[in-house]
Amino acid sequence: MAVSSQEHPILGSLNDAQRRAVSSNAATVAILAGPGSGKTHTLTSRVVWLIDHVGYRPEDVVVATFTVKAAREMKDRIGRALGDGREKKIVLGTFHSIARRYLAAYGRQIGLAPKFGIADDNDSRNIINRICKRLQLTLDPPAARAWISKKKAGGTEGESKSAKKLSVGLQELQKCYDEYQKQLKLSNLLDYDDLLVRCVELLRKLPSCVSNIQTVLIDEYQDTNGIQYELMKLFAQRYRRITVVGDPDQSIYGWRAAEIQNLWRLLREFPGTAEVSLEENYRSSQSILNLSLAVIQQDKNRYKKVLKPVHSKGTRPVLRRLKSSTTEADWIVSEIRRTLLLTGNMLVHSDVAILLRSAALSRHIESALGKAGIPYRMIGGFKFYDRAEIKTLLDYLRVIHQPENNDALGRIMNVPRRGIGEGTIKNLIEEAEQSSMSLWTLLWKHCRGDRAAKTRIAKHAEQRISGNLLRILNGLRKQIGEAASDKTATPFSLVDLIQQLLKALDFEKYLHDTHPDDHEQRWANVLEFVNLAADFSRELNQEGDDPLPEIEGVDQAIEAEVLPRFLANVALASDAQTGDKQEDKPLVTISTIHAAKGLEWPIVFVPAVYNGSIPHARSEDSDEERRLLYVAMTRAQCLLYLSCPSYSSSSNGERTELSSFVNPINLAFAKKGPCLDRAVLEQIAHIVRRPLPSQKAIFGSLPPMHCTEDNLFPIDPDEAQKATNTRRIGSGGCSSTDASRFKRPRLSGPGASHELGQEPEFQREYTTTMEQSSSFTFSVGFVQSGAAPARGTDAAVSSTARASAAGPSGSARPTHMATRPTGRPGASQFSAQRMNPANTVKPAMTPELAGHKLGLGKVPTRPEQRTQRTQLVKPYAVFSSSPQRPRSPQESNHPAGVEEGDENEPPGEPTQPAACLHVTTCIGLGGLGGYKKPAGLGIKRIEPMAQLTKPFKPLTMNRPR
Ligand SMILES: Nc1ncnc2c1ncn2[C@@H]1O[C@H](COP(=O)(O)OP(=O)(O)OP(=O)(O)O)[C@@H](O)[C@H]1O
Repeated sequence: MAVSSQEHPILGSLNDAQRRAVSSNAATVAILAGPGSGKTHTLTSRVVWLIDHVGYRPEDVVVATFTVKAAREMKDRIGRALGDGREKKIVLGTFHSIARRYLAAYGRQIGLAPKFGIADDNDSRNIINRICKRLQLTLDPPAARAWISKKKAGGTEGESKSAKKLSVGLQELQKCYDEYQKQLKLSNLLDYDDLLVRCVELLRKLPSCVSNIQTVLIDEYQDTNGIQYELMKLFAQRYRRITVVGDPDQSIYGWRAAEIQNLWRLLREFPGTAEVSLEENYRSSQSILNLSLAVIQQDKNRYKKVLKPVHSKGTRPVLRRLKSSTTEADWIVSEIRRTLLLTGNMLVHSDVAILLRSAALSRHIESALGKAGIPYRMIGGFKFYDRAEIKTLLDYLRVIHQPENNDALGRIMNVPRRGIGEGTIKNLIEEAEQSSMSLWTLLWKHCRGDRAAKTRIAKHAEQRISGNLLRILNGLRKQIGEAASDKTATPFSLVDLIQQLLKALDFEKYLHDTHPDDHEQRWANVLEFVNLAADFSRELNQEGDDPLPEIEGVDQAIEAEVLPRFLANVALASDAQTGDKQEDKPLVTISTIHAAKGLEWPIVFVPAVYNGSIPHARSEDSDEERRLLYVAMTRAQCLLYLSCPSYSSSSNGERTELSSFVNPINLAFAKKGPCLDRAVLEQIAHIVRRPLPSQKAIFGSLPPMHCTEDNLFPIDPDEAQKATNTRRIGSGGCSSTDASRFKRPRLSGPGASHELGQEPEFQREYTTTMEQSSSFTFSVGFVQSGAAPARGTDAAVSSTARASAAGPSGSARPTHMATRPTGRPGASQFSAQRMNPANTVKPAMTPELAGHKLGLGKVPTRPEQRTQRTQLVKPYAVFSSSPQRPRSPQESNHPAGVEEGDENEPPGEPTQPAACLHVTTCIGLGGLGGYKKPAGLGIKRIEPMAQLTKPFKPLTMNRPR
């Protein structure tokens, strides 16, 4: 029976099923439901209910999330609901961070040396590479590493099974595993998997340390692996109270040994489990949900669930075809700017996410966003802590904390340069590992003149090691030690430590000398790192996790030092964006799909939906790849865009094939971005629960001439390309009609050669106006033929960017040209090229032709005025001062502007007022319903770009009076 919201305010925001789950008295509760159904919301509410209503002490509640970001968000939400700071006492975090806390507190009980460090991916990789070499194993090091990780992550119950499966090479793998563990131990390191494995060992050996735990709650349960399942059970070993939320359709961590079977295992091992399903999707519009379901339902073996949208239909998701990855990135930028402008800042940059199958795909997108001046942040890709200068500082700190860390010490031995070659460093590490001593000890031996050491180090290098490296490290270690033991001395803070280190290394000068081009940026990163350390220390003092509760009779080590906690925080912050302290600025998010799990955004782009990218070429599990796409699509609330470049961004620029998950349903997508008319905006406002700005506010803030439609790029890039080639053949005096035999004239200057997948760039002696029709005035918007003042528009940004890439003066080109549909791919490049004096390009229009008038066909009349002026409260046709007919309910069963049904169905009439207030009536291209089509275009709707490729009569216009 559902409990009423009067019993606790937290129940007020829940539906019946959610309420049942939150207030369930069952010891074990499993909430299995689809995306956006409020699983996390329900879990958070249950935590509040259990603490505030049932009366569990917060320190007796364990909540495990899958990412650091999710943990933070959950803590915030619980904190807001509890309202009195009790959330700080909850043992809440990722499995890894919770395990680390227990190991830091009780690890001694299982023989763990105090001050253990965490081996990050880099450390593990290096150690395994060396082992394979040293022991002359025939193993592929990455494969060996994956095997070792899987073996640990599978949990103790999976061990015998995996051993049986792998007979070939098993001995070598086992040897590698043993040696790897030995080296980690020597360096006093635990890798990520060890944190979990050792914590399981601890909780088995010392159950009393979790004897206080009343209940355990797990988010994203479908992605738990064997060892995490064991941990969950061990944390809950006393009272066996567990709540899990998950969705098998979102299981995307199979490669990390996540086991979907954990769901059935839980139901089997905890027979009284109450199962609750949540069936309403609160996140996405109906169209987004329907298409996402159409993707996941291709998997016939999935666990079927009901998922009903609560929101209205919304606009159809878009599947956009672009010529190349560069164009794809430019289109994304232009679409972001278009949508944000046309929603009148109801949506901001932080409402946009670009979700990538792999971080490597971000290159073009980052570059396009950067050039357009759109601020962004990366999640799950190249992170602040991965920057070279920051890694170096972190390695110094790691060695100061823990000198046995061979890899960290190896990496800083010659940074800044001390005249030690890479080979020597390798040999030293090798020698240390072989003789089971740390590199630190070996270096001291060297410097003390112990000639038993095998590896020779040049005298001058040896002097620098002892006089500089070891002296600095030792000096700082001593200072920390003294400050810790002498309570009366001035405390030696983390920031003091870093600042002294920077001074001792003369780090600014080092950056200046070694990175003359970007040393300022790097130094800024360093300063940011110092700020970060200051923030961390401050937060730790003010609101850091409280220590684990004291358990009678069990000794707990209290972690007083800031440095190891800071280092652990960095090592475990794999998915949280730290460092770029722009959290409060609205930033576009670029994220891997994996790291986007559990999150949502009003606007989501999923680029590169082609075979090889998604499904990924190296993935062995196509179902998991499909689930990944499903996860990506279901992050979107209002607008979803998938895109596919014709050529991949790889170095060989292969021709792509639309993703096999999307291909069967590709007709259900719109081919270009939606028309953002009032009705669409109302739906968006409703979904995101924000006030909708007035028409006046929206269009008052639009830059003049701003393009209100997604028509700056061809709908069919291949068609556009063919047409371009044909036109070139026709006008270039080539006798053959075989396009394949057409040779593109080489561009002069750098970048002259044309790569596959790049926008075509070509020049010729001169072009006629119609050949450069895209820069002529027939399309959307009125443009003078002379240079217009530069205006910040979408395409202008991208083309300006290209222009500036072409030469320093490129950015000086008038941007107006790019505000119109380009007419064919690469038009913006033409413009950029033309305006760049560095290029010896002839003008697009010869002076003789400048005065040429287009032959006039039948002059199209103004669109018929179909409604009385008095009725015109707001709608105007796009870029036209002519009024247009508002849609009557009889005419349309769905909101105006919402594209649906047949692809050939003309979209609804746009209802924005004119963005530019001149009197000209321009002829809109295809898609602007209500206009008379120019002669020659036929009755059937032709996409704007396709129009340009068909033979047609010149378009005409009413000139301004
Ligand atoms: N009962 C409700 N009424 C209104 N909105 C709700 C309700 N429950 C959840 N929501 C909203 O739905 C959205 C999705 O919720 P949540 O993130 O908890 O879903 P989820 O099931 O965890 O999604 P996913 O599995 O994709 O991570 C959030 O914006 C949340 O505020």
